[in-house]
Amino acid sequence: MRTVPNTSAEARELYSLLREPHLQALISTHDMVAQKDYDPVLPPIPDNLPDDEEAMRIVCLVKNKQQLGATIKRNGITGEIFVARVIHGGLADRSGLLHAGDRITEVNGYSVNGLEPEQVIERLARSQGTLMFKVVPITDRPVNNQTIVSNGMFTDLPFPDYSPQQDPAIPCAEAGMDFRKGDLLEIVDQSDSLWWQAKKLPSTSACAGLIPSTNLLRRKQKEFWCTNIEGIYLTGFRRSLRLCRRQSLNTGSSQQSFYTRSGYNALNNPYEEVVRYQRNPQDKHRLVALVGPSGVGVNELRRRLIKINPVTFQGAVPHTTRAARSYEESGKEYHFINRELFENMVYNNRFLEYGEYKDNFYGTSRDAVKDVLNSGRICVIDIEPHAIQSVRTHELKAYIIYVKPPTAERMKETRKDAQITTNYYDNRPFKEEDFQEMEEAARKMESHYCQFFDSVMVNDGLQDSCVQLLRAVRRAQDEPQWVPASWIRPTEEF
Ligand SMILES: Nc1ncnc2c1ncn2[C@@H]1O[C@H](COP(=O)(O)OP(=O)(O)OP(=O)(O)O)[C@@H](O)[C@H]1O
Repeated sequence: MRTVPNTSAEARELYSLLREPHLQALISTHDMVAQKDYDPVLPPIPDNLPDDEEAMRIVCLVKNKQQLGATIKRNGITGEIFVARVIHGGLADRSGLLHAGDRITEVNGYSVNGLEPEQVIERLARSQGTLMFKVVPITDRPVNNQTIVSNGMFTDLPFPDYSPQQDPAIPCAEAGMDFRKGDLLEIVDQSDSLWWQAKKLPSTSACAGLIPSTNLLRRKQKEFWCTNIEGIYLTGFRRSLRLCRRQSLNTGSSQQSFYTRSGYNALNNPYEEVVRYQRNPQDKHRLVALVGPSGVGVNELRRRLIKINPVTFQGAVPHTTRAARSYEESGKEYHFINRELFENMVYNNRFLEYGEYKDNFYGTSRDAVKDVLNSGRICVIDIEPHAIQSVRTHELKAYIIYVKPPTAERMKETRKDAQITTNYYDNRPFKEEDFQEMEEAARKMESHYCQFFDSVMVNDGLQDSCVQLLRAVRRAQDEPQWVPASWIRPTEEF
């Protein structure tokens, strides 16, 4: 090139590209491999090898400050050391040279025969730079020992988080991954019945971590429930239904007065498989359900949203057995029905939630929600958290918005002129203890139900909250969201 006069711009560019250090390194690596000019130099294979001689593999890995990404185990009888598992995306996995079941005979030239796994690990941890393994490869390695679940999994732990450091059962705490209830995980390996490998989404790390499998979590959950049996009780429900819940609490009534359809049990579903779903513009809208502690403002926000655009947004007309007042019209404020019909609807599972207050039943029916959705509008309801499962269905595809209280100081400022709904005839201004109660209720609600919240908003200033709510409702209808995989390929219809 240098000797050619008047070279073209392209040729000059090519010349400078070829001089880039990365390209130079690539070319030189190519030459080295072509000339087999690399370490370690293996002795020639003797001609007179017996037929049953084991094939060995020499594996060289450059550690570069990262973990090996594999765990080992010792055969209790023979004392041989094996690779127990290879962590997806870790150093060993990316090399493609070490596999679960490979027998390790030497590490960095030293035999591991008779060593305890801890001693082998210590040896590995001590060595800097290159790690050299002599392994007898597993003969019948499964062609694909990784079950790739491309969908995400929502975690629904009964305890707030999982920490491998706190779990005495995990085979290797360093290989474990901590996660919280509600985290979105990509499960990359389910080949082991007890320990899966997963990455948190959105994933920043190439390397997966060990998490307990569904089976193992169920076992842990059972233990957890057994030792934490005392009541997990949430306060905070919407006006009429909330009032009936409050009444049953105050009177200490043993008779349950608030119900939802859900037979859901977190014990059965510690992980929930989820997929990306975007509503087709021709499809019905997704139901929007607001949840929040009593007094936080879910009804106020819902009212304002519907007032902004009543053509688009609408609430579901509830059912009641109470007598209509002179100015009330059935199908407007309530569907007024008799007790027998109400009980029949309960029996036929027609209510998303219902309750009894002052000898009358109140409830929100599935059909009332469907009526709004069928009319092409967006149905916006508020529910108590126990009812979340009854709206998380293939049919309603509810988008759950959690309305969170701001700090007590901000509540004091913003709720100066507001009135809290009470059991008594009159509502009254908020008191200090109302804010504390709300904070406590919010804390409990979040710790038990956060995995179901598609969106969280803080109801601080009303105007700002309405804007936030509008945005969330739009996102629910127009943007891709994670939803339970069962909505997309439903297995059972209710
Ligand atoms: N961001 C806000 N700023 C000021 N006042 C608010 C705000 N949000 C709600 N409020 C007021 O707080 C009071 C309680 O709100 P709302 O009735 O909506 O509570 P709720 O969450 O529905 O609880 P409940 O079901 O127990 O009535 C109302 O007077 C409402 O106007």
